Amino acid sequence: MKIGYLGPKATFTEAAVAALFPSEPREPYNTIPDCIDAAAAGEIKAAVVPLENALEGSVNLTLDYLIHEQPLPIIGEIVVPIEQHLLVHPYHAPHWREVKEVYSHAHAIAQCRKFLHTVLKGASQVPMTSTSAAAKFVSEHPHLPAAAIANRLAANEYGLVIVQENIHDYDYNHTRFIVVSRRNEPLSPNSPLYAGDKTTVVVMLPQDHPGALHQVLSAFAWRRLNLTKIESRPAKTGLGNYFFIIDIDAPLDEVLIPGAIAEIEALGCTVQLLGSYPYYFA
Ligand SMILES: O=C(O)C(=O)C[C@]1(C(=O)O)C=C[C@@H](O)C=C1
Repeated sequence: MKIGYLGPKATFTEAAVAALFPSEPREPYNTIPDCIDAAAAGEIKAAVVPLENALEGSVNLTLDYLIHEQPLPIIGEIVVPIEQHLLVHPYHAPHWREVKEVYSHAHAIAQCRKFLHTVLKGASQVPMTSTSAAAKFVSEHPHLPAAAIANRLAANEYGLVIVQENIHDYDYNHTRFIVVSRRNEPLSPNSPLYAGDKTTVVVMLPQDHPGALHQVLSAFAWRRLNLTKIESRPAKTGLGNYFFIIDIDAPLDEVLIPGAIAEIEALGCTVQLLGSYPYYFA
């Protein structure tokens, strides 16, 4: 069975799949929900989708879809370096500074704000489902004065010219991708890219409980469980109601994490385990 990814060909997500599953067949999907749905239906072995970028933060669509629509377990994570380039059809290469439209994934546009504000000031910014969808669109519309923000793979795949390299605003640009599957079997740590293990939980606080978040955090703190991320997302049940997504820098053991979860549940919180899985660096 195949590994599904946010496509079309030559997205950063495909680069993540190539690093983690070099010899497995791949299947592109147009959107993150399509890809996660295919994994939930068992059409593919696993889905790889973006979760968080170092410059722009979480990919809310992925988080929300996993929490509210398709609660599939996370079985692995890979962090991939991200280099954004400006791509145009070869016809526009000599006068690329005159492009009037820039197409890309919203996260990629956000990673290049300073470049767009200074070098392509006034050009409209058009969000697409992925960076390679933008590159494909630009290659299919040579008459448009348009550019795409995407990677080198996309330039090669769609016959575009890179006119400016590394246009992301800050050097440290990485994206975390997660692997989700309906079979809750974490990937093997037996890989040269393996860097450690993590556990992700989603906590819903009880209403009107002063200090609840403080108590949740202290359940981890006194057990010396290191947290690498805490993020709130709307519970979508009313203003002021949030989920907290918490990454613990440890594998699920038999004592510490179950103990912390039991303590948090005793406060009246709901806890959902999203997965305990190895992470890798490409
Ligand atoms: O559009 C792509 O190429 C993707 O793989 C998606 C995505 C994202 O959602 O953050 C992945 C990496 C980059 O941060 C920009 C876009």
